[in-house]
Amino acid sequence: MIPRVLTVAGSDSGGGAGIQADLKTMLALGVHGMSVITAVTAQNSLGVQGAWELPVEAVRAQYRAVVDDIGVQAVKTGMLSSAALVEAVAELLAATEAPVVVDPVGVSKHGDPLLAAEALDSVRTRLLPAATVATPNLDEVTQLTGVLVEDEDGMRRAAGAILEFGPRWALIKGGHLPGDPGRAGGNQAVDLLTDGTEEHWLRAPRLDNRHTHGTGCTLASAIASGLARGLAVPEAVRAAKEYVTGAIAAGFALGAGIGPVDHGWRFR
Ligand SMILES: Nc1ncnc2c1ncn2[C@@H]1O[C@H](COP(=O)(O)OP(=O)(O)OP(=O)(O)O)[C@@H](O)[C@H]1O
Ligand SMILES: Cc1ncc(COP(=O)(O)O)c(N)n1
Repeated sequence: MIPRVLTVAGSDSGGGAGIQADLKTMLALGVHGMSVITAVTAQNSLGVQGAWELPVEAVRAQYRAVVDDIGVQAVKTGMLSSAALVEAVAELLAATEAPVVVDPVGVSKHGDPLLAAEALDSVRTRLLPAATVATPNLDEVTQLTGVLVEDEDGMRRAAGAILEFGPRWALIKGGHLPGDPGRAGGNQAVDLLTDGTEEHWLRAPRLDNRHTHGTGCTLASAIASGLARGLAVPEAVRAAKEYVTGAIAAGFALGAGIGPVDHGWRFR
């Protein structure tokens, strides 16, 4: 049977990030994608013009509808908007046996808030403990742990601090590390995956493409797709990194601002 993967995230009307990025990634990676929509955003290449949260009841009902009938081999979470939604989703996830990828989305690439500040504590104490893999970027690491990351040693400290909240694995995304060849990371986009025992450094060439809308959503959904296919976490993350690197390389202009990564690059 085709592996089934569920994304619990916000809708991006521009189609580059959020639910839309997740479902496109899942299609590209050969799994059946399903969605629980937490919020609707009016969004394009220039930013987020508006966001409307769904009632907790609507989120719970979508989740139950999918899990009770169809079943899931992996779940991915993205924009959760409020403390009430974080808590409700964390409670649902605590009861699933499927692997869970938590992308603790805080702000959009344009700096628009996608999570209320008062929800951070629920992310730390309720959501992260339910994660098989947590995938914070460097800004999210600082918000969640207070650790400021400037080099690869900082990424190691950040991973340790994230693991203390209880996820099985932490994937620290170094996409926002300065790309100056003189600095740690240099002209590479470096991520660190660790469970506190094993350490896997994932390196790819840092691509000079400004059309990177949706990188984080795409990476997390690709990891969930690999896990649903039965890959172990390090293999799923390695395959996902390869997929997102290709998608960034093929990212294209759309609208007047930052265009999306190309989820369909392998078909072209
Ligand atoms: N310029 C780049 N070239 C190659 N890889 C990149 C580049 N920028 C980011 N990446 C990679 O993309 C993945 C997502 O990382 P990033 O730090 O951009 O996540 P994010 O900030 O959560 O994404 P988003 O901005 O969509 O929320 C990581 O594997 C990272 O290394
Ligand atoms: C609904 C939604 N979810 C997630 C993101 C983060 O993606 P990015 O950082 O690329 O803007 C987003 N912009 N919108």
